[in-house]
Amino acid sequence: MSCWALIPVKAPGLGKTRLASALDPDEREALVSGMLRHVLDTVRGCRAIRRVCVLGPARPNLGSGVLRFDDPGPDLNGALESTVSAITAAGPERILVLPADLPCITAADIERLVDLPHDALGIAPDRHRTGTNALSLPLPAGIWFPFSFGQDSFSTHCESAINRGLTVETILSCGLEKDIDDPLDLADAVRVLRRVYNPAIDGWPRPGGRKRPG
Ligand SMILES: Nc1nc2c(ncn2[C@@H]2O[C@H](COP(=O)(O)OP(=O)(O)OP(=O)(O)O)[C@@H](O)[C@H]2O)c(=O)[nH]1
Ligand SMILES: O=C(O)[C@H](O)COP(=O)(O)O
Repeated sequence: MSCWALIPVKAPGLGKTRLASALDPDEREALVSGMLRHVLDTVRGCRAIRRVCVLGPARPNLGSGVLRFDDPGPDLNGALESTVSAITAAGPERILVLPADLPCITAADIERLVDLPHDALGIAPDRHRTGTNALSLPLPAGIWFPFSFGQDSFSTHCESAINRGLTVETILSCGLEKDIDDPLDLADAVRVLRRVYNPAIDGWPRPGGRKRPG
């Protein structure tokens, strides 16, 4: 089985705007790049992943062997559709779409997403069971899959898969359900990032989840 991974990430400085009440811009970018690094390291450590791709503008420290696709717009869903279509031409049998904000993702999570029947779409919901934190698409059946990241995307992605004759495998996992959207989610990121990547964020979360004064 030849499986690729595709990780969308916004340009440096533009991500995680919903955390603006808790983190300064430099702290938000440190968090975004630290979480991206964790996802990249985890995916790169999996033998099942043949190729690691990032979708988005250039950013430092992607590491060797990462194939970057420029963001064709007009939004995340459109960009994913075009990029998955381009990747399908290279012949992988499956592609994982993984947001860059999964600080608790593990190699075992990746293996569960890869190790699926050939006609199955794998999907991991977020902690609220409404959003989508990972998709595993069989190719070429999944080409031009109508990505619907945004409001209530979990049920929409499941319906789209069924409409295309795919079976749906829902993957519930502590590592996949914890994306970082709001200040209340930050505790999940701090546990990993404080230990491994960013000594600068040792003070997180600050009391009350507020920005530093001044
Ligand atoms: N390349 C690309 N990546 C995107 C785009 N929109 C979102 N992403 C990435 O998709 C993943 C999930 O998006 P969100 O959870 O909304 O993260 P975010 O957009 O940084 O957060 P907010 O600004 O708070 O909405 C993150 O890794 C984002 O960087 C886009 O238009 N293009
Ligand atoms: O289902 C979704 O679209 C994802 O969870 C993205 O939503 P978020 O931006 O709230 O993470």
